Amino acid sequence: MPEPDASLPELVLRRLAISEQVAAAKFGAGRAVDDPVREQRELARVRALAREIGLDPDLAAGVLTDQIAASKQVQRRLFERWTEQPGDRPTGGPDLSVLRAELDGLTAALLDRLAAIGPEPLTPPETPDELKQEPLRTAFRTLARQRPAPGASGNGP
Ligand SMILES: C=C(O[C@@H]1C=C(C(=O)O)C=C[C@H]1O)C(=O)O
Repeated sequence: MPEPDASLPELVLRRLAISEQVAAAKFGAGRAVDDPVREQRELARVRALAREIGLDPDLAAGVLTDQIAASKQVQRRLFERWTEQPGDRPTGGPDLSVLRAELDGLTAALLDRLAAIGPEPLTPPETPDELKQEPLRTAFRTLARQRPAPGASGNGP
C-alpha cells in the first residue's frame, strides 16, 4: 500500500516502478505487454470511483489512460533491452496478480490525491533514470494541463 500522504508525483513514480516488475513477470511468462481487456476494466472502475469521490470521471479516465501508456512505454523498453541483452534478464520476482493488486491500490490513491489538490498544472519530477524520463512526461500529459477545480460539475453558470 502507498504511504497515506504520498504526493501525486510520488504515486506516479511508484506506479512506474511497479511497471518494471510487471515487465519482468510478463517477459518471464511469455505474455504480451498489452492487456486491453484489463485496461477497459480499470477505466470503468476509475470512472465509478471518480463519481463516488466527486471527481470529473473524464479527468480520472484521462489520467489513468496516461498512466497505462507510460507503464507500457517502460515495459516495452525493458522487453527490448532483455531481448537484446539476455544477460540482463531478470530472474524470479513477484507474481503478476500481486503486482496488479498494487497497481490498483495506487490508482485509487492517485484519484484521492487528484480530488484533494487544486487545478494548477503539475510538472513531471526530474529523474536520472533514462528509462523513465519519456514515460514520466507521458504520465503527466493530462496532469500538466489546467484541470477543473475539484467538485466543479462543469454545468455551472
Ligand atoms: C500493467 C500492465 O500492463 C499494461 C498496463 C496497464 C496499466 O498500467 O494499468 C494495464 C494493462 C496492460 O495493458 C498489466 O498488464 O497489468
